[in-house]
Amino acid sequence: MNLNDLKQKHANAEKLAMLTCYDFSSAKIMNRSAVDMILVGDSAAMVMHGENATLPMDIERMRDHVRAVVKGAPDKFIIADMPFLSFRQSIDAGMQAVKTLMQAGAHAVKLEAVDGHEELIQHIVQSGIPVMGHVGLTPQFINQFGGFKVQGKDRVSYDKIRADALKLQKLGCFSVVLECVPSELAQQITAETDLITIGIGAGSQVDGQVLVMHDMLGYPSAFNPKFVRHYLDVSNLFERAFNQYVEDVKKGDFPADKESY
Ligand SMILES: Nc1nc(=O)c2c([nH]1)NC[C@@H]1CN(c3ccc(C(=O)N[C@@H](CCC(=O)O)C(=O)O)cc3)CN21
Ligand SMILES: CC(C)C(=O)C(=O)O
Ligand SMILES: [Mg+2]
Repeated sequence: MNLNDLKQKHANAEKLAMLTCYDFSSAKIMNRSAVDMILVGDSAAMVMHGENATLPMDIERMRDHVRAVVKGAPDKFIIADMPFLSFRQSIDAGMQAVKTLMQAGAHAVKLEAVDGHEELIQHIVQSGIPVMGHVGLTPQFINQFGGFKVQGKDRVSYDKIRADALKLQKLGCFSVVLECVPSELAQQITAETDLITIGIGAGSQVDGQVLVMHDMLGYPSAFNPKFVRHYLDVSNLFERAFNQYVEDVKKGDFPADKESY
């Protein structure tokens, strides 16, 4: 799967399904699935490392997650999140961060918001690298938003998000994530741009969807956003397996002769 395949599907009005992935073993399973693209998200800070926000993620940890996913999912289009402030210091520093992620094997980068990094976005695009934007609930702005709150509910914020999406198109982005915004706004952006719009908590009138893999598999989470659908209950499956193993060990049932040397 490459960018042309994705654009072809978009042109054919086929919906695109993206999931996050952060590790080698999950990536191997995802590689066998029909998932259209994989996001190595900075949500790894929360999901993999137990932080309560995405701000602690840094470029070295992102690089390691990207490498693991690239090795596990060689057939997928892989997008890497630019971590907090890695694209906010200078064009030079931003391009270093992009280089790190691309040389780790990513096929595209994603960065939050637009204001103040228009030039960097252009520079990345002109360097031959597909860029995915991200507007609405941009988690790196948690301190300004005062929490993980739906954005674009009032007129000013609605118009700002819409204008930002149009700007991302002008800057050469191929796609945009619309996170936690009213469905009407997501539908409007999808209609008035050529961007591949990927929604999360943005309704169904978009070009594709993204979910955090751990959320849809039913891993325990500190929060339970309304937009998550659970396709599996791994919490219970894991817990039952863990306890079965403990029971077998305590009874002396594990290991058996065929599991011994
Ligand atoms: N595991 C996980 N899943 C995610 O989807 C995710 C992360 N982590 N980390 C980064 C961001 C944070 N995200 C979040 C987190 C919480 C809500 C949430 O609790 N939303 C409220 C809406 C509040 C309102 O009405 O304004 C909800 O009840 O759905 C939404 C998005 C999405 N991203
Ligand atoms: C939720 C998606 C869009 C994301 O940015 C992430 O997982 O980091
Ligand atoms: Mg992210």
